[in-house]
Amino acid sequence: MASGGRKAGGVSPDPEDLDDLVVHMSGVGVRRGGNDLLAAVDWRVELDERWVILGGNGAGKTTLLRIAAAELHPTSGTVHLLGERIGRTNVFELRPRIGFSSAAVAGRVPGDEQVLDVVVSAGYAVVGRWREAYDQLDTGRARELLTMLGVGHLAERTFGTLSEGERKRTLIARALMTDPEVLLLDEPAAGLDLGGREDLVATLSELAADPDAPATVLVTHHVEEIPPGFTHLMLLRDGGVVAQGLLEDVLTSENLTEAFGQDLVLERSADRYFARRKG
Ligand SMILES: Nc1ncnc2c1ncn2[C@@H]1O[C@H](COP(=O)(O)OP(=O)(O)OP(=O)(O)O)[C@@H](O)[C@H]1O
Repeated sequence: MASGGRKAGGVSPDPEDLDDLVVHMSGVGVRRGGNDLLAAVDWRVELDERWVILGGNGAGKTTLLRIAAAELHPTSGTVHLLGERIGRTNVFELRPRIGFSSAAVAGRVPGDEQVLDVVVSAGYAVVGRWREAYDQLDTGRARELLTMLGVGHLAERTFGTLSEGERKRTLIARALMTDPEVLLLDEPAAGLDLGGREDLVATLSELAADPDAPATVLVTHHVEEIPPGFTHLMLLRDGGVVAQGLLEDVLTSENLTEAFGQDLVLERSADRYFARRKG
């Protein structure tokens, strides 16, 4: 397979390197029912990087993100997250250091849960408000995050009454609540209308530009959803890495064509990207 930009590691990281690496995967594979969902993936994410994972349906994006979220153990290879070796560390201690937003997380939130509580309860790595005594500090931070994501006015509503876009924003606020060292967003723009997508892209772009924001990984199907300021790209197809490295090196018509299996032309307008079929 072609590769673009930086070469992936393929070996155990130098222990000193681990301080700057939020994700290190070496030779990672996931096998289910005789199929490789992921195969031989090498990947390094540093503290100040903002990654996009792009690929078609079934390419393995969610599987990769779930490994990075310490939700899934690979069948083969080694994974270090935030300097800890998966398999030799307590994932329950690790997970609060990782912000993760996905459709599966959304599906676990009860519809009658108050929006503020959806965010606050992330501090306890639980879904559902089962602790009564939340710190005022936590509540204040949750309100701040909801406001930052443009849904502060919805704090007293129940999650079930929110629109798709409002839910996505609430879940990103929730993912940021623990002040994570890495933020993983699985298709945050899925199901949003054009205005909602553009609002979200702008918010993620602001987050990308914030030097205090955590390392971020965004999974998407569409180059249109790449927020300006994101720095790196991995293209996946059939569980394998087509190319990875600096976004400006890797995001090409040729690599997109290989990743999606059809002749695609990439266009750029200012700091946004568009893709269409050739001809
Ligand atoms: N438990 C399982 N057993 C067998 N196959 C599985 C299992 N879980 C996932 N798969 C398959 O693995 C492949 C990769 O799934 P994954 O959800 O990672 O892809 P994706 O790139 O996120 O796809 P999408 O864009 O459609 O969400 C898919 O073909 C899926 O059907």
